[in-house]
Amino acid sequence: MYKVLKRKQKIMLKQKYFKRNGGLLLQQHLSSNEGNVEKIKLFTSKEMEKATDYYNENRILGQGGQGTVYKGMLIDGSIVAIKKSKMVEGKKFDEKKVEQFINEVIILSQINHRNVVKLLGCCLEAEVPLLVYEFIPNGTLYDLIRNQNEEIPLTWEMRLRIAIEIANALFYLHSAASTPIYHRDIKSSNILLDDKYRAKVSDFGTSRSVALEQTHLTTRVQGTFGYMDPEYFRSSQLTEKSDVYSFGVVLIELLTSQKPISAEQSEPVRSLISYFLDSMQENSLFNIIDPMVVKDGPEQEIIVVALLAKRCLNLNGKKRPTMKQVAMELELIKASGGNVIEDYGDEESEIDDMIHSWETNPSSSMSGTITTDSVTFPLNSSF
Ligand SMILES: Nc1ncnc2c1ncn2[C@@H]1O[C@H](COP(=O)(O)OP(=O)(O)OP(=O)(O)O)[C@@H](O)[C@H]1O
Repeated sequence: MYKVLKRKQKIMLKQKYFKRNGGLLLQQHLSSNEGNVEKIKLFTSKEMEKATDYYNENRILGQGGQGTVYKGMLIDGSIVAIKKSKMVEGKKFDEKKVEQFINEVIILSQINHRNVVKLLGCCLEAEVPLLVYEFIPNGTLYDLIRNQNEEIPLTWEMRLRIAIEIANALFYLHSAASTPIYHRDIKSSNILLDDKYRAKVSDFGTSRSVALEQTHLTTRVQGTFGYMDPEYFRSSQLTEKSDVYSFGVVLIELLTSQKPISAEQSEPVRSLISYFLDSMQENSLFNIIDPMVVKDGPEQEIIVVALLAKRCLNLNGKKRPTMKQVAMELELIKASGGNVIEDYGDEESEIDDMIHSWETNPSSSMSGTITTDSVTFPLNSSF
């Protein structure tokens, strides 16, 4: 009797968790064809415990705002990454996080792209919901940029290829999926790298699927400081161009190997974006480019990529290129070795100026400070 009662209690608890974790909401969405039901496997809590060795601390791959990610092995031997959502703050269960979680499942179940991380399934009967992804072994782009070593140098060729892969994934999200998907949190720490250092866009908790007729959507502003489109921040109007802006920031990171925002205590907050744009304005772009990139990459390619980044960062979203344009231009730059100046119209003279200033004084280093609208940057400082 006792055993039967215990088993019944266990089943009831799992049902309670399933409901609380948004199981019914997910079923509703998936059955109304917003996702691809067949692709999403529902794992049991036992399978998850076994896979992660009961959420062993040694298995932790990383921690973020949404929860903890564990490395796991499924019964069939496949290696996976399991994200355990952080749902309970104190004693309160966070409904918003459930929404984000279900959102990620629905969005990722519609996507099949080689540069987007694959969601294999989820588990809703555990105390907190869990997401199961393919395991991506080489960490994040953020870490790769910062922890470069001789073993895996981040060459210009790799940087350009990674930029193209991210651009292609975003172009796909914006256009090829049945309804456009805006990621809303593009940043180097959300770009994972696989065994061949191919980019995989991840973290779709805050992304939005937007019906075609809804070209402008008013939303609660989401994103990361330093990458967020200032126009979206002001207006709350979400468009595809917000992802273009954040992508522009990642391009600058790839060019300079610097963090977008560095706010160390006792120092003023520094914005890499303003510094970068000022450097371009003053024809001193090569002072801010990572010396390794300067050494390794053809200068014309670097310059046209920098010009593209500048266009992505235009304060007026309408003037930014689409991700389709960005992806195509980057492919073209790679294929032509930067000899695409004739396609750049007005910017041709700007490129000429930059090449001229670089050629006449390649090792010029600025001194003093430059002032932008709001921030003063000591030059020659490493961000
Ligand atoms: N599929 C995966 N394969 C391997 N490692 C992963 C995978 N997904 C995430 N990670 C690791 O887990 C860390 C945390 O990832 P996650 O995307 O959950 O952060 P997050 O909680 O979304 O952070 P935030 O929302 O604050 O940006 C990543 O930095 C990465 O190191």
